[in-house]
Amino acid sequence: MPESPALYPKIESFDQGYLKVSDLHTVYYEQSGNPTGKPVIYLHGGPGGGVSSHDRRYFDPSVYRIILLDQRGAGKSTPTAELKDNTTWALVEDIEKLREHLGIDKWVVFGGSWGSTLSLVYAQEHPDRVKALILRGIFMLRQSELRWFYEHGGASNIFPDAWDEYVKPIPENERDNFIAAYHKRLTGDNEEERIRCAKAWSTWECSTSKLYVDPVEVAKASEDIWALAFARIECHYFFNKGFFKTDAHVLENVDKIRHIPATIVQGRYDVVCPATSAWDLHKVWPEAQFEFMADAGHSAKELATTARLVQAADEYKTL
Ligand SMILES: CNCC(=O)c1nnc(C(C)(C)C)o1
Repeated sequence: MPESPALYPKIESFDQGYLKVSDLHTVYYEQSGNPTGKPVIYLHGGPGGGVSSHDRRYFDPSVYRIILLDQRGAGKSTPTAELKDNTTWALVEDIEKLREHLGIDKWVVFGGSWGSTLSLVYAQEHPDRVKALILRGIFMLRQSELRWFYEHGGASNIFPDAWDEYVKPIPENERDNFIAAYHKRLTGDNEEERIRCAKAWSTWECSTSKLYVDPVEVAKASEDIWALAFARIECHYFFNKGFFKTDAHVLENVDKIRHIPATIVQGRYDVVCPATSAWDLHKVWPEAQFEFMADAGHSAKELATTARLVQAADEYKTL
């Protein structure tokens, strides 16, 4: 797959660390770019997706102090794939603990997909700590969004071939609620079944995140450790409705952040987190910059999406 020319060059981190955030959880973080630069935190998707060195490249390393965080149970954070005490609200607290640990007052917050959910919720809880928001592939964890992608009748109509693989681990009599059926198996005692279901769940998402299926992305879904963390943590959050009290929690709290500079970038043909969520967010937040990328699906690695995200980060250098 061609790499976007908009990305900044590959760089190494200058600092890596582990922060104990509870009796059970320790989260991994790293810093790259300019140690005295303008802080930006990158919030990965999933939840459970983890960060990679690629995620450093949206930001000008001469200007930004780039912070990547593996959320609870994801990536290098430990315990791997742990679901106990793993909630949206715990992650928001972890981000604040990391900010204080690093001696940061305010930062730019960048997130796509679940990362957009977490970015929005963090900003709504701590608006005074957010200099700007850069959001991609809007996901607000509403039941309509979950039904679209994880139950029959939505994305299954666009990728019927990949869907037939996704349903295979689940018996016919449980196919009226895939999230519940997968949750039972992903949290069950049968290790072989856990891994088989984790790979099927993860392959479904990785096979549908770009306009042109990216074999590198799909191959990730066959890695036991990554697939277990991604599938277990995602399904745990979805089964628990994001730990929100109301279905439209994120939309209901947009007024808390309408003053914050923001850019929303949405792939027109995003099958994972369809455009309707980004449009709903735009309609209640007209102050935020908003752009549909005409030739893009869900992934931040779509060429047009990458370019627009880098442009947004460049724009916020002056803040
Ligand atoms: C609703 N979950 C989609 C999500 O947040 C996500 N993050 N990364 C991915 C891929 C690994 C499939 C690109 O999806």
